[in-house]
Amino acid sequence: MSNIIYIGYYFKVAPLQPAVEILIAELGYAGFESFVENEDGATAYIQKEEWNANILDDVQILKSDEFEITYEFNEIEQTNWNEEWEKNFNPIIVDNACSVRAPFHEKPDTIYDIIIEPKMSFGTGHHETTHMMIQHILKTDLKDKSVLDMGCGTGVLAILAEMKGAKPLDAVDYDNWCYLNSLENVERNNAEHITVIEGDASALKGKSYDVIIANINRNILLQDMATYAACLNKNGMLFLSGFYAEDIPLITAECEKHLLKFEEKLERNNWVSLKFLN
Ligand SMILES: C[S@@+](CC[C@H](N)C(=O)[O-])C[C@H]1O[C@@H](n2cnc3c(N)ncnc32)[C@H](O)[C@@H]1O
Repeated sequence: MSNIIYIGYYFKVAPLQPAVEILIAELGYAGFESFVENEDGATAYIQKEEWNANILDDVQILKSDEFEITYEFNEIEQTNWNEEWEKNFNPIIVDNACSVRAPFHEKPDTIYDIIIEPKMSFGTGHHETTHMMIQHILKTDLKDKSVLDMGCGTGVLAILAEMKGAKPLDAVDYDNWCYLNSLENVERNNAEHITVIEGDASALKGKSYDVIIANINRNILLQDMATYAACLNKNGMLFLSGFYAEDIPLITAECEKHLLKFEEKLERNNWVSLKFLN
């Protein structure tokens, strides 16, 4: 690793959701480049040369009365950088079949072993929604199926889909950092059939897929459902996550509007992941 020095911020957030997600989004805009969620809040990192003493001034959620957010920060010595990640990022194993881990972790005994450079919170498999999407993919026959991973984050779901035989695949994210990180992870895992695209639903014009995977959030899914439905081949499958159990009626109604039929639900800690068929 090069000689980059980082500042680490350790946030405690109560109540945790949705505050921690809003906090991470705002920190991203403020210039922080990587995040790890934990049970008390989140840790966020910024390169020292990007940092200034007023870096949190525009992070509005810190001024909110609805949440209590406290933090400490310190400079992370270059030599401790990997150690910091090792403390924060434990490998995960889903259904004894798929592991998501960092390059410095020991190789577990799983059929699908995905290596992710752990630079951000989403797409390390720790979040309930990623975990459930991995479960859906593990159960699905993807041999030679064309796949879209919409809101790909680290690219973890597209990488697993390719390991399960899918091709060709598009992995799309509107965030430049996620785009670059997905490119890196696609290469790291020797995935050969994934095209990583920086963009949103407008990048899907004229495209069609057998399977669409979209772990984003309720509002974006509702907004872009018509586009997903238009891109989904006959007998295609749509896997959705990024919302809570109470959002199921809204999401299902929007899918049914586009003639998609509900097939299966997974739920973890009030987060859900739904499967629909075309
Ligand atoms: C919840 S994360 C999911 C990451 C990964 N797919 C996973 O399952 O762990 C959602 C991702 O969607 C991206 N995203 C949000 N809105 C988007 C949009 N309108 N178009 C494309 N990507 C979007 C975010 O940048 C983020 O990386």
